[in-house]
Amino acid sequence: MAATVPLLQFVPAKTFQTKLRSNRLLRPTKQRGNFGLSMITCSSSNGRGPDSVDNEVKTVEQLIEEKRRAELSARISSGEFTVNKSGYPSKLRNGLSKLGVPREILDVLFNWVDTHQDHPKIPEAKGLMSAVQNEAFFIPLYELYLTYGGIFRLTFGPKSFLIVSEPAIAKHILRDNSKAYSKGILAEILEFVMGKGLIPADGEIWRLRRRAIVPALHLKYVAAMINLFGQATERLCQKLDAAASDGEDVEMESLFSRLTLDIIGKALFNYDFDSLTNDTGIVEAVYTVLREAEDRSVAPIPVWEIPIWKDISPQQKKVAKALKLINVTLDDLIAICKRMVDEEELQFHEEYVNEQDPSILHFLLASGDDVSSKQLRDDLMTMLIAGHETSAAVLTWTFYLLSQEPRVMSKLQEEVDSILGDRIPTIEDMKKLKYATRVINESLRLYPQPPVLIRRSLEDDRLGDYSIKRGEDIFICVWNLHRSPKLWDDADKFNPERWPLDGPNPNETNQNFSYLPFGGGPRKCVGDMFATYENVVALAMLVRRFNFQMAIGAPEVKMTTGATIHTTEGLKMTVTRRIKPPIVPTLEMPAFEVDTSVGVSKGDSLVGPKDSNQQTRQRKVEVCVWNVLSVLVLAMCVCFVVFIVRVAEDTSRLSNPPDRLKMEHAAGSGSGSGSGGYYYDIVVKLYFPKTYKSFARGRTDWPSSLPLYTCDLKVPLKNGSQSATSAFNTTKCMPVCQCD
Ligand code: HEM
Repeated sequence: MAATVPLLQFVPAKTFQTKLRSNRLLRPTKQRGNFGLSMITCSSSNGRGPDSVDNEVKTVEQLIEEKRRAELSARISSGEFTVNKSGYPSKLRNGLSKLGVPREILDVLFNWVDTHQDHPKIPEAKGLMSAVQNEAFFIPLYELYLTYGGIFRLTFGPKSFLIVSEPAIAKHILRDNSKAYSKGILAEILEFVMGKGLIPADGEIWRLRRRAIVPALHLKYVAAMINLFGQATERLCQKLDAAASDGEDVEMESLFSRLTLDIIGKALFNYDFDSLTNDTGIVEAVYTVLREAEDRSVAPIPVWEIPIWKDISPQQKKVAKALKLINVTLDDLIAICKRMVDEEELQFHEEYVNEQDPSILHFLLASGDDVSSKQLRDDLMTMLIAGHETSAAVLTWTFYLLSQEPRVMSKLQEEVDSILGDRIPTIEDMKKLKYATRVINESLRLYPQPPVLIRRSLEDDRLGDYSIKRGEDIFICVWNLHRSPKLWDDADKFNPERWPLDGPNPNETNQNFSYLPFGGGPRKCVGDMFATYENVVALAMLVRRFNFQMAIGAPEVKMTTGATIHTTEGLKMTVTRRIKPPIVPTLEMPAFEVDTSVGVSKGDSLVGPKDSNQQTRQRKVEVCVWNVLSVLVLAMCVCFVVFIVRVAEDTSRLSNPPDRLKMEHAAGSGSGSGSGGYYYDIVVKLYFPKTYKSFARGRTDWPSSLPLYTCDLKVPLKNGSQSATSAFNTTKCMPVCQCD
């Protein structure tokens, strides 16, 4: 069943755009000619250089932003959005008062009404189209949250939504009383593509499928995926390399979308979409379906529900065709995989991974999942969408944020250079790339994907001080939680340092539900670890090779929302190859800290629990290896310098040839092979006396009493010294000589 009231119906499609201007980081990328070109790797300011102009632009933007906020606050306080809480009883009281009913009687009467409202009323705001126009829908929700607090009701005509931005209430809905909530509107909208897949499914179906799917994403599987992430990113690097050579700007959002599609295709069902080079057939079908899902989630009228429309609308026909192609392809992949499973000898066990095909589909089939079931296809389709869009959005916004913060970028590049060098990352590197992980953590805080979590109450419940009825549609506004000035210092600032490097990986549990990048409770994302590693690998490999900056004349970066936060016109960047400083191994002793973080759950295991003795031993070995390597590198450097000096000496010798060559041997008596049987097409090799010393090649027919030096080069002589060698073929040969 499709949605009767489509998701976010109150906002017309295509109006969720907003300029990112609520603060310095959210400010739009201006078209500022050369001034916009602040390189990510370095920044310097000098008097009225680009930085000072940049600061002025920022100040103007801040002023505009403050003015806009002030205007909106004034409108909120004037009651423009506020539903009169007194409602009908209040009007009645006013009316009776005007009719002359004494105040004492009214008090008694209406106090009785009030006391029979045994709970306070949820603050209520009414939706106004003009308030949300040209905005991503969560921006006005944020403004309303600042006014109405952690829970309020937003009413649009006959429809109302509860907007939750309070950690304790989010925890209650997502974790403590999760059974009392379903996916509501979300399930209705996504039904056409995900069916009863894991995201929209509720109740028993969800319980069974979650139990089947979660084990497939075990640690060994994720470790096997790291290499896949690296290979796919390498393909993207090659593409960027070509763009860097041609001096072409690149649209990073679509490239990230392709990268993550390629990754999830292989990871889920061992299928190579190769979308970085190929844009037809199945890739186009997947994009058609994804776009439709996004469009439906913001459409004002559920046109796809109208029976005749479904058959005549070109768009709906295109979607149906795309879905058919995807389903046929999935059926083929399932059949191929099933054959592999039937033929293999491998016994199924907890951490089962088939090395040729480590995909989730392979795991599920080997575990005995029903091949013919629509459920299997629904789950694969669900994970395809869940794992693709989200990661692409995270990478897009991470690179946007980095382009605004050169300091963070250089720190990140430093870490990646020292840990990875030129290698493809491994699972061990994931624990070491701590700053890169913090960059992703922080990017997910500022741009949560998705920005709201949707639920519907299945029974009456109590949220904080308020009672709610069954059937309430609820938006848990992760955007508000993640940017709340009450919960975060400098909430809008992109500051990966807010997460200590030696602390645990931030998640909903250790942040007490003020940070929900992957949701929380039983419906928490199953792909959290997969996604974090995927993003860290891609980030590390890209910043290691390239510098990224906003392209000159790039369109402003504005937000628009579907399931995740997109840009309205892409993220156009100029990519240049990095000239890396030489990697100097550090001899610094790493601090021997005892890792007090114990037992982190599967999703938190980026900094896994460690045995501290083992860790100490490992660090000692590492330091030792670094020391040996340093000595070797130093020795090699010295040898190299000596070599260069010697070559320089020899080169100068060659460019200043001697006037005269002193013959050392009477080899000149030979004149051709017929004279004394000596071959003279042999050339003396003393041109580089320092570097080659006496390189000699013996000839079998050369008398051993006469030393012979050979080489392939010729000495350029001045002043007819060649006469001294006239007995030889001087174009090719030279007798033994000394150059001084
Ligand atoms: C950075 C990338 C990702 C982000 C930010 C993300 C975020 C989320 C969030 C917030 C939820 C909870 C939704 C809710 O409570 O309504 C979720 C659920 C889910 N995610 Fe992810 N996800 C990501 C990547 C992935 C990947 C790679 C996969 C699959 C391999 C995946 C599969 C799922 C599934 C199946 C669910 C539904 C779980 C359930 O309802 O039991 N996600 N994700």
